[in-house]
Parts: sequence; structure tokens; C-alpha cells
Amino acid sequence: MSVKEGLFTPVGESIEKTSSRVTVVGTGAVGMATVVSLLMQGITHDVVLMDVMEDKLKGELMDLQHGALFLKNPKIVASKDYKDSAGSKICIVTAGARQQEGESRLALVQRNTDIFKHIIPPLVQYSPDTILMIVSNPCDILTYVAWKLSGLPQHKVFGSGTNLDTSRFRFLISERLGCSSNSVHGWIIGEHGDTSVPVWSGVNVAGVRLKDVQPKVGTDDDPEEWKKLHSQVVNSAYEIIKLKGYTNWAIGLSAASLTNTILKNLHHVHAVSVMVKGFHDIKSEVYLSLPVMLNSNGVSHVIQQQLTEEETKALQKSAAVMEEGLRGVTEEVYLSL
Ligand SMILES: COc1ncc(-c2ccc3c(Nc4cccc(C(=O)O)c4)c(C(N)=O)cnc3c2)c(OC)n1
Repeated sequence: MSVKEGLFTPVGESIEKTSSRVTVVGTGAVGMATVVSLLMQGITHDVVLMDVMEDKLKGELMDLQHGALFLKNPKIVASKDYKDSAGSKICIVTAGARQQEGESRLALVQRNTDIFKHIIPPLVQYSPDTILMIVSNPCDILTYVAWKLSGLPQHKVFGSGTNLDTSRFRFLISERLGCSSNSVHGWIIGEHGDTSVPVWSGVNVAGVRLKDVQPKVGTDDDPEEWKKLHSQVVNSAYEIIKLKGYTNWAIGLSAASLTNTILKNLHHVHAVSVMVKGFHDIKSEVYLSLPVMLNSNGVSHVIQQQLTEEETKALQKSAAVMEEGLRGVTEEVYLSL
């Protein structure tokens, strides 16, 4: 008799798969920040790490397992074989090619599209009911690519989008006002990146709009230059990359927060990248961020924000940038289907 048999008398069956299994593809800085955020907050205790670098996979697995005592005894699997991701409620994709020196944005998108061709189909094959969360950049274009490659319905595929931009925006406003980020309500929508759109008309604390206190907030002739906060948000990633080489903590926490809302069916509203054709008079099939309600089934509702004419125009410009970005990719994606 083994020690284990001498210790334990089996009564019920041992359960391997939980309904909260989360697969994270990509064991880079962002992927690992996401995994640590999930485990340390107890959002899930059933995590699968997927990547192609075997040593990295094994190293990250061992390093996390050695922290099990300080976590809630999580079950962590690390593998190159996508069958090990089977039964995942959510698949978070942080994988992507590193932009080469002088590489054009479109060339990078093409390389990432090629990588997605080998990641997305097996994820869906082994977890046909999964929800795909795309974190890789350029997020909005790659979310569209993932949706096309997955064959999943629109409500099952979204991108982390401007959830992070909105978090940075609220932090900067909260710092200037001296109140908690949780008490600042403000949204950044559109593209996750240079053409994101701050909805200044909606920024409020306890329902009091900043523009009702100072109508010039968010304009070029605002004596307090609040508009600069959005520029700081847009430049955040470049600044952090210059300082530490990459960004990972905030985006990891952001992906974990989105995962929590879905796993716990919280119906929270987040700014995330969804198919926006038909909203705000956008006519093209593009993914951009809008305030979206998430539940255990994925995207449940899009909030119909009241935007000013200027905000609507800026969002439509974001859509045009996306459409241009997709023009080069679409053929590649359709060829692969
Ligand atoms: C069977 O054919 C096949 N299989 C796997 C891949 C592939 C390629 C790159 C991948 C990948 N990115 C990656 C891997 C290696 C190098 C690079 C790079 O940017 O140089 C990028 C990641 C990741 N964590 O970013 C994760 N999975 C990948 C998977 C692939 O890509 C074309 N093709």
C-alpha cells in the first residue's frame, strides 16, 4: 500500500476540470502579469499557460507552483499542446510578435495574423464554448482577426481595448481631484492607442459633470488644460516602455478584472473592443471600444452613450483608422479561412 493509499480513503471522484478554467496564451511579461493577477486575487484557481517556448513554460510553471502555499492551492498547467487548454471558460491571448526595428505597423499585424492562425483555431477546437479575450496589440485589429479565425459569434470575442486607457484616464483625473479612481466616472472609447476618444462630456464625480463646473474642460482653451490628461494616457505606453522596456502590471490587472466580471457573472460595464458596426453611425465591420456590459456569456449589451458631435466625429475617425488597418489584413485572414 502506498503512503497515499494509507492516508486517504477515496469517497467521491476527484474533479480535474472546473467551470472557471482560464487559459492564458503567451508567457511574456503581460501574460504572466495576467496570471499572477488572476491567482493572487483568487479570481480563478484553474489556469493553463500556453506558449511555444518550452523552457519558459516550465520555468514559469515551477516558479508559480512554488508559491502555492501563499495562494489558494491553484491547479496550474503549462503546455505547448493546445489539447491541454480543453474546457477553458475564457482564453486570454497575450501572444504576439515583437515589433522589429523599422517594421511597419501593417507588417507587424501580418506577422501577428500568421501567429493567430496557429493559436485561435486550436483554442476554439478544444474549448468550443470559450470566450476569447484579445490583449495582444494592435488590439482592435487582432480582435477582429481572432473573431474571423475563431468562427465564434460576436458576443464571444472581445478585446481588452480601452479598458486600460480608461483606467489610466480615471487615475490621472483622480490624482488631480484628490479622490479615489473608483469615484471618478469617465470613459475612453474607440481605438486602443493613438486615436482613442476621451468622452469629456460624460466625466463626472457623483453625477456632477466636470463640464458643468467648467464648460471648457477637454477643450484647447481650458485654463486648467484638462485635455492634457488624455494626451498623457495616449503617451503612457511609450513613456513606460522607454523607462522599463515594456508595460505589464496595469494591463495584467485589467485583463484579470475583465475575467472576474465574466466568471462571476457580475454584469459590470467595461470599455472593451467589440464589433461596433451600426453604433454611432459607424458603417464598417470594425472592432473598437465602447462601454460594454459583460456577463458569463461574454458581451451582453453595448451601452448607447450620448456623445457630442465632436466625440462622434473622433470615434468615426478611429473607425476609419481601423478600417484602413484591416484593409491590408482582411485578405490574409479570409485566405486562411
Ligand atoms: C504550426 O505552426 C505554427 N505553430 C506555432 C506558431 C507560433 C508562432 C509564434 C508564437 C508566439 N510568438 C512568438 C514566438 C517566437 C518569436 C516571436 C517573435 O516575435 O520573434 C513571437 C507566441 C507568443 N507567446 O508570443 C505564442 N505562440 C506562437 C505560436 C506559428 O506561428 C507562425 N506557427
